[in-house]
Amino acid sequence: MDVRETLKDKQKIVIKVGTSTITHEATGNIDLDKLEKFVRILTNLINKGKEVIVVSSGAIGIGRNVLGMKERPKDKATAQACAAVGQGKLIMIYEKLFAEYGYLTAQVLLTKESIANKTCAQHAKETFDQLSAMKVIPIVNENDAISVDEEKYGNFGDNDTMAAYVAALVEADLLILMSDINGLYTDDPKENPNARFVHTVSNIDSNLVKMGRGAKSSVGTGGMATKIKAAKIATKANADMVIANGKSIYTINDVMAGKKIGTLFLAANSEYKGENEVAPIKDIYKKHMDKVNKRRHGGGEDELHASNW
Ligand SMILES: Nc1ncnc2c1ncn2[C@@H]1O[C@H](COP(=O)(O)OP(=O)(O)O)[C@@H](O)[C@H]1O
Ligand SMILES: N[C@@H](CCC(=O)OP(=O)(O)O)C(=O)O
Repeated sequence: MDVRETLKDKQKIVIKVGTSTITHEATGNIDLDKLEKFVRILTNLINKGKEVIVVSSGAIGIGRNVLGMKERPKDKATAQACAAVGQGKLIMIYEKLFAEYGYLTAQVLLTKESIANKTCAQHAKETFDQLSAMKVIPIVNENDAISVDEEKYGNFGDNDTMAAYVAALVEADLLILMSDINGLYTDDPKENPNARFVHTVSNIDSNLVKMGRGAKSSVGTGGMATKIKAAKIATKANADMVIANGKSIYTINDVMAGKKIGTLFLAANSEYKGENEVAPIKDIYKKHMDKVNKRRHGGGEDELHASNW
């Protein structure tokens, strides 16, 4: 069986949406149409018998937007205040949309301590388990109103790694990170036009870690660096992880249908592990590099690959 087919059978799924996925790029306002579709897609997964846990970013972005701020807040207190305003709005909308389909939601706000401190983590797990038993959908975010740069434990700062910790805590079998890009490339394609798409990752080695660079958008936090970190956490906890493009939220259905879309990181215990699968080098670039290699060393394919990695 093709490894992607196995995604159809995943039962407990953590889905993280970034600020860029749920807001309009031009205005920073909530993209209601997208959120409505997102909730319908999740409801449909639940109706199929799956369990979903939502990790939603957006508190700071939405808060800053309704407060009329043009720039990302630079100081801690303002960021925290924006989060406090935005989180309320965000949860209100999720609650309303899920209620339309007869589902209850629960707001779960975590801090780094919730995971790093064993007792707190146990309490958090009990909450998730109980919500699951009650068929209530958790909508999770970092408690940014109090945890921005929290001193003792630090803060997550990005929801990618937090979502991975949540996936590990609830023993999910799949984590999906919806991003503003198709998945992982060998380099940030916004900077390097020759970056190649990475379809499947079996081993998160040092080469792969080097590929993940920071965020370039005005709303995104973390970029691919935090997603690779998240992949390490999730796969170690035996969950597969997919990074996919949230531009069309229906991509979630494609992932769940087993289509070869996004980047799939295989769980540590996956029987499908092999070589990392990277898209072939672009034709024009390949021809150019062939010429360069030949001129320089009379070399071929091997050097071409080495130089690109
Ligand atoms: N190797 C890479 N492959 C793909 N994207 C990368 C890579 N390195 C850095 N990035 C950047 O990461 C961004 C996605 O992360 P981020 O801005 O945090 O958005 P989001 O929260 O929507 O996921 C991409 O738009 C891209 O600019
Ligand atoms: N917890 C923050 C989001 C942090 C974060 O990772 O943002 P993003 O890169 O948009 O997923 C918030 O709700 O604004």
